[in-house]
Amino acid sequence: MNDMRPLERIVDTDNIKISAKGCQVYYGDTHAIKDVNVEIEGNTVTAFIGPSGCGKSTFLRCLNRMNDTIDICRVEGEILLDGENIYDRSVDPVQLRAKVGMVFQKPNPFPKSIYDNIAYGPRIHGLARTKADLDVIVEKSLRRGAIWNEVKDRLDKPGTGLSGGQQQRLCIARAIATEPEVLLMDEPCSALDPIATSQVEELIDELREQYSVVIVTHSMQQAARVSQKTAFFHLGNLVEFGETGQIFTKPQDPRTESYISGKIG
Ligand SMILES: Nc1ncnc2c1ncn2[C@@H]1O[C@H](COP(=O)(O)OP(=O)(O)OP(=O)(O)O)[C@@H](O)[C@H]1O
Repeated sequence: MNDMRPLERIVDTDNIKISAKGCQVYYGDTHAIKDVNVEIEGNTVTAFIGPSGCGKSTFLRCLNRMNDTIDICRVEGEILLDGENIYDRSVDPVQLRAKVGMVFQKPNPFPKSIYDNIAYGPRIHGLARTKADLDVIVEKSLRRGAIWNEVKDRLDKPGTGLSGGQQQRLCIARAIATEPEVLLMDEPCSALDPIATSQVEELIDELREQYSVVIVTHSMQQAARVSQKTAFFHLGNLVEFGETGQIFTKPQDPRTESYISGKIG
């Protein structure tokens, strides 16, 4: 169903980072994403909300071609990053995922040292010529991930030995290390306690200065706290997209209203 307000009235058209045009996703016969059109702005946190199974994670994974890794998944339409279709044959998905990084629900540090967790991406993408260059990248990424002070004296210790909240900030720092332009976060706080959650939320707010952040969340409070734009999905449709404050206080669509007020989902 494509009954949304025209996009140009609700997005800053000079600041579009990602633009989805007629995006459809199928898992075999299941039509999981139905003709989604949306524009994601730079230096903005965009929240994807909606009831379980509505397609939030599926659509998020379209934005860096993570769905390519699922055999039965088929994506149609265009996803433009800075105007270029990321589904074009000439695009290398590995390079793309360095530009459009991802943080998952469960912190998933590599079974390596804290240092090597961060250094891995820059090494494979050839971002550091010398060990000194790599040291700089590791420190900068851990600082941006708001975890440097906690780990600077134990960079050679395993990343898996950190607390859950620290592991998630390590994973965010790892995603940042390849100098991405967009960070995708799929329920990044769902495995974290309230203190770690608020640390990650503060970090998301800081990251917005440099990146475009897209976050899938089940928590409407979290969407309201961290995002400037919100997209509400229902049964594979993008039902409503707009300023977060407007979506939560004056939703235009009765389905959004029902979800916000707890009647569905
Ligand atoms: N790997 C898969 N294989 C087959 N179907 C899938 C797969 N992943 C998702 N789906 C289906 O696609 C639809 C959308 O799922 P998706 O996980 O994107 O929803 P979601 O909104 O992120 O849900 P949740 O909030 O529960 O994580 C659902 O019907 C789901 O069953």
